[in-house]
Amino acid sequence: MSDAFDQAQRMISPKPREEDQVVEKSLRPKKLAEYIGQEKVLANLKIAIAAAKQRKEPLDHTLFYGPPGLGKTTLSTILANEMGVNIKITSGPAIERAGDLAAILTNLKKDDLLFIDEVHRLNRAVEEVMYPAMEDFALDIIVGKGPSARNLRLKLPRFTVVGATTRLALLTSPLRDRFGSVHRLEFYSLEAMTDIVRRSAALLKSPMDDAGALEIARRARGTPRVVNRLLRRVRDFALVMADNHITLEVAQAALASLEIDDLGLDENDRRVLRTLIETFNGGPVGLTTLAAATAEEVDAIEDVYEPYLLQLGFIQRTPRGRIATRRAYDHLGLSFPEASRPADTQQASFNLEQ
Ligand SMILES: Nc1ncnc2c1ncn2[C@@H]1O[C@H](COP(=O)(O)OP(=O)(O)OP(=O)(O)O)[C@@H](O)[C@H]1O
Repeated sequence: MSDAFDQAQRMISPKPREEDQVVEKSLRPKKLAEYIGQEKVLANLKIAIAAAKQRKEPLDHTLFYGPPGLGKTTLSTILANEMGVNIKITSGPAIERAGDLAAILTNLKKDDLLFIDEVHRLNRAVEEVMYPAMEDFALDIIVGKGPSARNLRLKLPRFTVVGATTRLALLTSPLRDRFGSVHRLEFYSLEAMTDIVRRSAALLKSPMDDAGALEIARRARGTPRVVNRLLRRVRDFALVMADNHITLEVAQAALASLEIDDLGLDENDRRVLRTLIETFNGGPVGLTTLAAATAEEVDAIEDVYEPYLLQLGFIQRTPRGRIATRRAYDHLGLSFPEASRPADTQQASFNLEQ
């Protein structure tokens, strides 16, 4: 059996686990200068910050999207730090009623930054309150009932909404249109991941050589949250088994004991791939059918497994469903059926918005 709870237990899951929280805080970069990778996003943010400061105005409403664990929350706190403003952190599902949002908005001070994680999960009634708040810095409330009901408009201080989502496509277009600047976060390059794990090891005062850093970075799925988690495991292993020093051999042994393979796939990823190949002849198969056959939730397949498997070029999305590519067969040591669907597997495409 596998469900949302199991997902969080996976060593290489990009979703946050309880144990991550304390350490993540201490490892979180606080200024743009400390932030590694995502160069394109950073360049645009630097300009936005400089322009807002020169105009003495709050930042434009900003939206970050991309797979979990890539730094959306981190970037939002950095924006607040760079602008020298307060940040209030909440999430789409936490704001249940229009009144909850009204309470948050009326407590904001001028220039504050309101970070809304999982912004695609705001409900309709709450979204309706967001529109005038974001556009006109106004809160429309209805007082009274029936024929005597009146619309009252309260002025709000100017503030910035920073939204984060793993699913851009689920955002309604009126809400999406109200974000002046929209940034897509990509999986990190191996080089950036190596720098991140080096930085984290230095902060945790864990001696580590270059080969050890590279090995951990290679298996962390281009995701800072995962690299920091793997580092903590390897660090424990080094302390108990190897004089506290993280070398290539120590990293390899620790990661092998966690059953994380060379590319950062664990047994669950391999099971999803094997099901696609063995039960469905490599596809195409619909997402819901694949989820049912693997006893996973559709959300878990879409948010957790698929982005990285697409990135590796192991699966491909086609209008008829998901298919396994030759690379996936090779990685699992299975022989690729040459004749059946040669055209489908030439190149994998990766598009979060589909
Ligand atoms: N560029 C970076 N350099 C160094 N560490 C980073 C970087 N980006 C993220 N991290 C680390 O990864 C952890 C996870 O990042 P963060 O919480 O910002 O991800 P997220 O995209 O908001 O995830 P979620 O959407 O699941 O909340 C952070 O605590 C931080 O330590």
